[in-house]
Amino acid sequence: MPHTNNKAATDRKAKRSGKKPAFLSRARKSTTNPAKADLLAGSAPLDPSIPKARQEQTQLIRAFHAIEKQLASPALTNPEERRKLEEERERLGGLKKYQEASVHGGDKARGGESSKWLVKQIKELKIGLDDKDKDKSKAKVEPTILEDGSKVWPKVERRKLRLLDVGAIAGTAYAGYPWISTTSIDLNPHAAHVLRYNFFDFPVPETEDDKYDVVALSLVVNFEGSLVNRGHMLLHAHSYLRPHGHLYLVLPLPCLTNSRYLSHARLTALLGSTGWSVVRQHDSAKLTYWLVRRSGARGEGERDGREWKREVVRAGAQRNNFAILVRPGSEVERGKAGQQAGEEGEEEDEMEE
Ligand SMILES: C[S@@+](CC[C@H](N)C(=O)[O-])C[C@H]1O[C@@H](n2cnc3c(N)ncnc32)[C@H](O)[C@@H]1O
Repeated sequence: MPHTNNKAATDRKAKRSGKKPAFLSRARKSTTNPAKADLLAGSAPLDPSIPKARQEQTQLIRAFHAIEKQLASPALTNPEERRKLEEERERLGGLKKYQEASVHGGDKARGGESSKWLVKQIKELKIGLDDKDKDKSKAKVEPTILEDGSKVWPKVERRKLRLLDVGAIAGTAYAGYPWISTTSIDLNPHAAHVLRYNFFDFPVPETEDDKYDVVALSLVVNFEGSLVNRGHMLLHAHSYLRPHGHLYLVLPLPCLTNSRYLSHARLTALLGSTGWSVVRQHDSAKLTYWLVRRSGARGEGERDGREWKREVVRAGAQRNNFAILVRPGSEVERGKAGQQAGEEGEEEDEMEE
């Protein structure tokens, strides 16, 4: 597939081709390299040390991400190219197959769903408990001992923590925690209780009481093909949260450890600029987990209105191009070609989840 079919973009690139840093040229070549072509054709060589089924799922996830990003690229203006990509996505099994591969990843390779880490932090930090509830949780609760010696513990009434799980697929991540009231949404739900919504269109609760304590974006930001929409997701999450509410962000680790444009330090700064302070952060072998809290004295998520473009944080031929762009005041990019403003061109190398 040609890297761009947008003539104006091609002309601009040709003009500046003499100035382009070498790593960008190499990155561009890599988007049409045989490895990626093989991947999309489902024939990349498999590593004998990893179970075949798992590798095939990884390949599917990568191929799906590659297609999503090409579909979101402003360079894609040719309807025929778009149709071919959509056909390819269907040939791979569409969003449903991609989700199945993602769910498997959650169960096995990642050692459990990413909800576990969040639940641990919520308990430790007592998130969602108001001061009254915190006092109750500190108070010593004694059981009544019945005649037969058995104990009956008094019921301590607390309000449930309210969590909005975006990209919930089957809505199972928080099902085992009765003290969490979860609203689950997904573009393509796999269960009746998961609401079919694009995060950007999900109605904002009208009252503070109906707002959430936590919004979870676990492996959703990297799914979003538009780099600007990734930034919008971080900004948009504020609308659903109470003052001092939390955002839970999970990304594949290489998005930060091997990206040309993003690192732990830069994500911390970008989050700060979009109204979040980092509360807890953890990296596993494959994923990076961030629990961040709305900043500002009143917990309103104080933003500085700064624009975040792609800036190189580490160079090298083997880097991926994962980036999050923030363009305050811009609209959420919808649907088709021509949507992704900014430096057109570079596609992203795909990262395993
Ligand atoms: C890789 S799966 C992540 C599943 C799960 N959250 C996890 O951590 O394993 C990404 C999911 O996000 C959903 N998704 C992506 N963008 C979305 C959006 N804008 N609104 C709602 N769901 C979205 C996709 O449909 C997909 O099911």
